[in-house]
This record gives sequence, structure tokens and C-alpha cells, in this order.
Amino acid sequence: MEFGQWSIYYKEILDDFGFSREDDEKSAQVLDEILSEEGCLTLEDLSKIVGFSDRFIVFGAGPSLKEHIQLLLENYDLKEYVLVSADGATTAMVEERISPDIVVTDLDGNLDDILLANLRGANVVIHAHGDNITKVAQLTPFFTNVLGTTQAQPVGNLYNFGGFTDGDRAIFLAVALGASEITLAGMDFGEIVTKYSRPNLPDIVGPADEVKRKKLQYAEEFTNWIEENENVKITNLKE
Ligand SMILES: Nc1ncnc2c1ncn2[C@@H]1O[C@H](COP(=O)(O)OP(=O)(O)OP(=O)(O)O)[C@@H](O)[C@H]1O
Ligand SMILES: Nc1nc2c(c(=O)[nH]1)N=C(CO)CN2
Ligand SMILES: [Mg+2]
Repeated sequence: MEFGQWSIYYKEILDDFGFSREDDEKSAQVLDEILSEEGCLTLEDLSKIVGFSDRFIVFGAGPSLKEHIQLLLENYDLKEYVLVSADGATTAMVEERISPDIVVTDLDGNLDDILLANLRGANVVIHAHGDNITKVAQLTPFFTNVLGTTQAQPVGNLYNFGGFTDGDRAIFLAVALGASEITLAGMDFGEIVTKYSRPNLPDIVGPADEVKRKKLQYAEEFTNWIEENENVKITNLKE
């Protein structure tokens, strides 16, 4: 999605959630400064790294994630796909000994698992926003092979491919990387969250709070937008 079109949705999101554009921009600046010092990936670098396939699987942290992983292990040759995990979904992949090629995160998933995936070769797409400035500042230097994103106007080394939550941004990223087919696993949306998304949940699944429900509605809306507007075949295993 072009930034011009994104900026209309972005304004709506800022109003709807009460987020501060200035804080988003500050976070973007912090991430950009770190990446300038430490080095980072460009979209072209990442395109080359995952250039072995134009078929992608995006893993979200919804209640079907484990069941979808089993289905994929039994019926798909995962080596033929670029595997992209959205934040908390990385933990389920680590549990199943699957190495994602890319992790898309705003650094609130299980960090040990994201670091482990990074050590095992995953590239990490770190998203800076107004509510993760401290995490961006403190944690980014621990990762290698990082590409930075922002939901505000892109600055310096950072990109904005469109999208809001880690899951739908992972789909926009796959489109930017030239995907012809994207399979969605664990992308249930709806009103139930899992321990992969909310590590402090007492059970494996539980009700999403109001903010999370609203986030998941945007995630679904952007996923539908991609299906309707981009030249890519989307198959949601949930449907
Ligand atoms: N039912 C669901 N529960 C949680 N995540 C889901 C669900 N369905 C789809 N997803 C996708 O899985 C992604 C990864 O989940 P996770 O909760 O780690 O992400 P997040 O974007 O950091 O959310 P938050 O800001 O609420 O922490 C989400 O961004 C979302 O797009
Ligand atoms: N400022 C701000 N931006 C976000 C947030 C958030 O909690 N605060 N959560 C997101 C993904 O779920 C994406 N963007
Ligand atoms: Mg996250």
C-alpha cells in the first residue's frame, strides 16, 4: 500500500486508539539511529535472502495456530515456502522446531524465542511505534539482520509497507517481497487470544480485551484489503 493511501487509515487508527503520531515518529527516529549505527537490511537485501520462493506462509498467534502447523507439517513441503512468523507466533514455531525465515515484531512477543529464531537464521523486522520506544532502544542492538519499519512517514533506513498489527504487516511485507501466494496459518482474528499472544494468560486461550478485539478487526480489514487490491492469492487455512 502506498503511503498516501496508508496515511488515511493511519489517521483513523491514531484517533480510534488515541495513539500519538509524535510518539510514533520519536520511536521511528530512535530505531533509525540504532540501525544507522549497527547496520541493517534493505528491502532489496531481504528480497535476495528469501528469493528462493514466491510462496509465503504467514503465521499469526490465533487459536488455530498449533492445528494449522500440524496440517502444514503433514501436507506441505515447508522448505519450498518463505516462512514469516508474526511476533508471538514465533514461540509456537520454536516449540515445533520450525525456523522462520522472517519474524515480524513490535518486540512484545516472547523475546527469548524471537532471539533464538534470530540466532537460528531468522531475519527480524522490528516495528517502532509510540508505545514501544524503550523496547526499541534497549532490545534492537541484540538482534542481527534487522529491517526496520514504522507506521508513520518512513525516515532514514525505515520502511512502511502498510498494515497495523504484526500479522497483517507480515502480509504487506510478503507482498512487498514479491509473493504470488500467501497461506495464512493461525490468523483467526475474532475475539479469542492465545498464550502465544498473551503469555500471562492462565489458560491456552482466553477472551481478547476490548483493545485487542479492535486491533484484530483492523488486522482482518487490512488482510481483506490485500486480497481485494493486490495481485496475490491468499489462502486462509481458517476458512
Ligand atoms: N485471534 C488472534 N489472536 C492473536 N493474534 C491473532 C489472532 N488472529 C490473528 N492474529 C495475528 O497474529 C499476530 C501476532 O499476535 P501478537 O498478539 O503477538 O501480535 P501483536 O500485533 O503484537 O499484538 P499486540 O499489540 O496486541 O501485542 C497479530 O498481530 C495478529 O495479526
Ligand atoms: N502506538 C501504538 N502503535 C501500535 C500498537 C500500540 O499498542 N501502540 N500496537 C500495534 C500492534 O498490535 C501496532 N501499532
Ligand atoms: Mg507484537
